[in-house]
Amino acid sequence: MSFIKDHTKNNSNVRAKPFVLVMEGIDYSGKTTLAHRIQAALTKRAYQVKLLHDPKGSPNGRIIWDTILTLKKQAAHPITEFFLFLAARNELIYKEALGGEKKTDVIIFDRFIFSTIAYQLTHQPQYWELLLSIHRSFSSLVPHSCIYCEIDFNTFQLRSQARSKKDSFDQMNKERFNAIQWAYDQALRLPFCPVIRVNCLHEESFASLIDTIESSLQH
Ligand SMILES: Nc1ncnc2c1ncn2[C@@H]1O[C@H](COP(=O)(O)OP(=O)(O)O)[C@@H](O)[C@H]1O
Ligand SMILES: Cc1cn([C@H]2C[C@H](O)[C@@H](COP(=O)(O)OP(=O)(O)O)O2)c(=O)[nH]c1=O
Repeated sequence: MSFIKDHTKNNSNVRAKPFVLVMEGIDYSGKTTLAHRIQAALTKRAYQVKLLHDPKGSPNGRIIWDTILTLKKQAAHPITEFFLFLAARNELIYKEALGGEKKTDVIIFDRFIFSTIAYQLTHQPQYWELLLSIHRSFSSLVPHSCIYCEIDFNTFQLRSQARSKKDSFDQMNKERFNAIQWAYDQALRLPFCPVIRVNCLHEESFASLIDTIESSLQH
């Protein structure tokens, strides 16, 4: 029986686990834009959808984010950043994702675990499996599906010039961009969840993306 059908048929207090969809990709790849479109499309199809930004999607997460930015200026070690991002994610999961009274069918995380691998553990693949194990054990929420937004360096530069961020985190030259992209490519091959790669979707492919997501929800 499908997960969604379970929800609609059963109005008891028992909450079935939500489907966890994560949006990943380098800065400016279009994650947030696409996440909002997916949320709107699924809401239109009568699903209850929560959209959460990692790391800033919870009050304590925003405090941790400010600390991360401060430490970044002090050239903190990537592993220090790694623990802080995990801490922010823990707040996001327990306070926002699992909190609240309303039933949730789908949680969309705008960035999640793969970002930590790509940005903090870029050159340290020996830690990747460990990170996944930590996630599996400390959180009941692991991704069921990942949408990876692709972007090339030229488009990245054009978009970043058009929209300079006040709290820009990663000073991204081409070398860093390639390293993060490489880490993402490797991380997305880990046996964690299915990955859908997208690149500047047209209306037609957006509709088929939503169909694919909906069919995943029902299995
Ligand atoms: N498919 C697209 N085609 C063209 N521009 C896009 C597309 N998706 C997003 N953008 C633009 O690129 C910039 C970054 O998008 P955003 O969704 O904020 O990316 P991210 O969340 O990955 O940083 C924004 O200015 C947005 O309007
Ligand atoms: C979740 C996460 C984000 N980050 C970085 C990636 C982004 O540069 C920054 C989030 O900043 P943000 O401005 O929200 O970027 P975006 O809109 O692209 O998500 O934090 C990590 O380095 N590790 C992580 O685990």
